[in-house]
Amino acid sequence: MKTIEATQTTLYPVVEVFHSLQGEGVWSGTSAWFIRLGGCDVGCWFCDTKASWNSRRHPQQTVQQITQTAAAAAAKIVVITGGEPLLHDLAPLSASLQAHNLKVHLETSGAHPLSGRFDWVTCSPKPFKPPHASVYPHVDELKVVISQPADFTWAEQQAIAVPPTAVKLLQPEWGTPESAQLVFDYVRCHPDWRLSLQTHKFLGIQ
Ligand SMILES: C[S@@+](CC[C@H](N)C(=O)[O-])C[C@H]1O[C@@H](n2cnc3c(N)ncnc32)[C@H](O)[C@@H]1O
Ligand SMILES: Nc1nc2[nH]cc(C(=O)O)c2c(=O)[nH]1
Ligand code: SF4
Ligand SMILES: [Mg+2]
Repeated sequence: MKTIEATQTTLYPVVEVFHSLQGEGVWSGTSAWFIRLGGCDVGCWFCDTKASWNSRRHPQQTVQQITQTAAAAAAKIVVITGGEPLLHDLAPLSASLQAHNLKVHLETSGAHPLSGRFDWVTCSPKPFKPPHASVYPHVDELKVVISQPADFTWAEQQAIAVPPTAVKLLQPEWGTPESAQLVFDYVRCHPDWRLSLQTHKFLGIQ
């Protein structure tokens, strides 16, 4: 195993870093430092961060650089997202952030094997490229995007695969007006599920 010092020069394509509030899910409303890594091969038609898909379009930063700016932000949590962050080996980055006493959360579709250690794993599985088996046991929060009734079948299938302690969330697809009503009706009748809204979009913040 590499030491923390040896991993400080590992490079990742960084789309953007920013300090906001976690807008979605269980930690919604929490001060969060976001690290958005480039690259995704899942291809969701509704993806709200398509500019992140091509990793070559984004400059590389070392673990040391990424960690220093994250530590300086003094947010409650650090969220590694993308793109699909599990396209990269996240072990060096997560270890470095945690060595600085930062709480590290992951936003992933789960489409690639889990790497790294996290304080919280949010998995938003996609039928277009389903999760790798290694991801399911680590899921703290299952967050399924809903745009049509058939998506509830996918959500229930995914719920069987995650630990029973995982929080189960349904998130309306932002660009489909009827999706919020679909989720509202479903959660009322299926109380094991909860509604997750993209609150940052309502507020017009990042
Ligand atoms: C941009 S993705 C990046 C992380 C990872 N690739 C994933 O899909 O989980 C971050 C979150 O936004 C969600 N998301 C993306 N586009 C959305 C949309 N149009 N409506 C609702 N949620 C969306 C994803 O499902 C995921 O939970
Ligand atoms: N405020 C805010 N909260 C978020 N939660 C997950 C996000 C993501 O793009 O992964 C996101 C994002 O882009 N902005
Ligand atoms: S997996 Fe995530 S980043 Fe990739 S296309 Fe789907 S929503 Fe976008
Ligand atoms: Mg987002």
